[in-house]
Amino acid sequence: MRELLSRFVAPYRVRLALGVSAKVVEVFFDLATPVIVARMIDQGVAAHDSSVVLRYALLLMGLAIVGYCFTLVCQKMAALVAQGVGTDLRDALYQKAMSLSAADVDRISTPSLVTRLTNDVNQIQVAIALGIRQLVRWPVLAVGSMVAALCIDVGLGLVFFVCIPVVGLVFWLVMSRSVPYFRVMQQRLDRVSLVCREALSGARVIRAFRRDDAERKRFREAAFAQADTAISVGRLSAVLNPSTLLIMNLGVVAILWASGHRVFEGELTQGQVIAFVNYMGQALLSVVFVANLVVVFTRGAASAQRVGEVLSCPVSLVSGSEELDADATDAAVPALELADVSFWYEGAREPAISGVSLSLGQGETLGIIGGTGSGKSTLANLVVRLYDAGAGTVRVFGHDVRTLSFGSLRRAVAIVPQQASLLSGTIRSNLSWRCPDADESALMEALEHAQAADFVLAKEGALDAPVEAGGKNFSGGQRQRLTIARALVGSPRLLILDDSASALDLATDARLREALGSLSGLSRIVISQRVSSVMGADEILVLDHGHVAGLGTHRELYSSCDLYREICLSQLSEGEVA
Ligand SMILES: Nc1ncnc2c1ncn2[C@@H]1O[C@H](COP(=O)(O)OP(=O)(O)OP(=O)(O)O)[C@@H](O)[C@H]1O
Repeated sequence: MRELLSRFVAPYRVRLALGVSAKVVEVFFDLATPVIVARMIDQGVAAHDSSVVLRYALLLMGLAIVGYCFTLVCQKMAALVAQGVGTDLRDALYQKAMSLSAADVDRISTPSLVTRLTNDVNQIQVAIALGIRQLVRWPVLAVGSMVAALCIDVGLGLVFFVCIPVVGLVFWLVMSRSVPYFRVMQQRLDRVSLVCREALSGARVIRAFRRDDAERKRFREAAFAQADTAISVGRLSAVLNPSTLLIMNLGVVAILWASGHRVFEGELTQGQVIAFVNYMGQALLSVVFVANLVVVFTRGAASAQRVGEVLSCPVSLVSGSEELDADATDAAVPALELADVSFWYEGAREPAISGVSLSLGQGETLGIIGGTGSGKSTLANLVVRLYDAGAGTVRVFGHDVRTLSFGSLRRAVAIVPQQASLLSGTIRSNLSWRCPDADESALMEALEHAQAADFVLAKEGALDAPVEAGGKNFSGGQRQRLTIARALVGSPRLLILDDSASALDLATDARLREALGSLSGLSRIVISQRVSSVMGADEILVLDHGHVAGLGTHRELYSSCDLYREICLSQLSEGEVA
């Protein structure tokens, strides 16, 4: 927390100091007001001297105007510092989130990252703004009021020494019970965010499966759990203000009761009693505001801790330093080699991949087939280093992937993930991810190979046709072809298609395979549930619960691997298989 503040608040220290100084000046004006009012009463009102009353009234007005100017300076500085720190924090969090590995994101969870970027940073901003505007004000006002009151009369000051510990006790009782709730509240907000995100992104499927009511119930449960915690905190905090006001009013009664006869005997003036009551009010109200500030700061501290967790989270995947020039690699070096590779997801009992070894020559095609959850995508993710293998070595073009810079690894190896992901923009902006300088002919060539040129050219604006968020203005098959074209831009040497033609009809799928096969020097890994998509591959890996169930050509596997034969016969006739 301290580290977070010193890193993000330090650049704004001049504005922070200006804001706090302006607030200190404003507080001194506030402290002077009861003394001036007392003098106005004693020297002007009591003596029926209207010129004295007017003089003090003008002085009070002058103080109010100058105080207002200092307030404005303070408010402006508070806003600038809070917004500046908030923006810097969000930027740093976003950069960090982008550098996290898939395993890190799995651990923190995407909805939690979103809540930390939004709600937690907001809480920190509120704490900073209020800190500048009020953290100095209320303690200085409380202490200043006490000192000023004691200067008027030490005996009456005893009332302070009784009231303040009582307020402190109430405050401690409330805070010690409500603070543990703040972290729980943020965690429950993460849950609301998770449920909301899942339901909104899967809205169509939810409707199609008539899960609307179940999802509504799930959202309501998450929202009510969060609201219940917030209400519990609110209930506790609600005790603070009335209790303090009650104690304050009892204190005022005690002052009036104790000072009445002393005014009558001339030991105290009416103005002094009024000033004393004002100071008493100011001091105790300050304690209430300090209490409210503690609530805001406790929330801010819980949020700062959550933000700090992400910022200090060690990135589990670090780019290597070697540069890979796949074009200059000896043709005899395999495009991909896996040596006894295993991988476990965090917290999983069984490995998702276990002891996989294989070698894929340059220009060859490896098919990967297996049931759902057999580890096909996990294996693909290890090749592009979205995760690091837990055991064994993954080599591309002769290099251990851990030694390669992310840039050169991903220039040489392109992956088309299972879920076609497009961002809002244009077709051109989506195609240029791997190669921002790619010219129109390179983009069109990639579209031709991906069997996407026809529908892109049919769109108004062609390459500059708009793509809506998530690519929702394209069909599933069109989205898949666009993501394949994106991977082809920049001429990768190893292309991984992770079930990325599943929405294509068989004829388009066959044309796509033929087009990709014509790209000389391109090695391919084709992951599919369809036998027809992999049976022509130079080698096929059959995965079963992360283990190698078979590795060989279609013919070899059909005669030697029971699982492969079973998959083949479940999709094709014996004649087609042969
Ligand atoms: N992020 C993750 N965290 C924990 N476990 C995971 C994660 N991703 C996948 N798994 C688990 O790892 C195993 C392999 O999953 P993987 O996605 O690689 O299978 P797959 O063969 O590609 O499946 P499918 O054909 O359905 O896409 C499964 O048991 C899955 O539950």
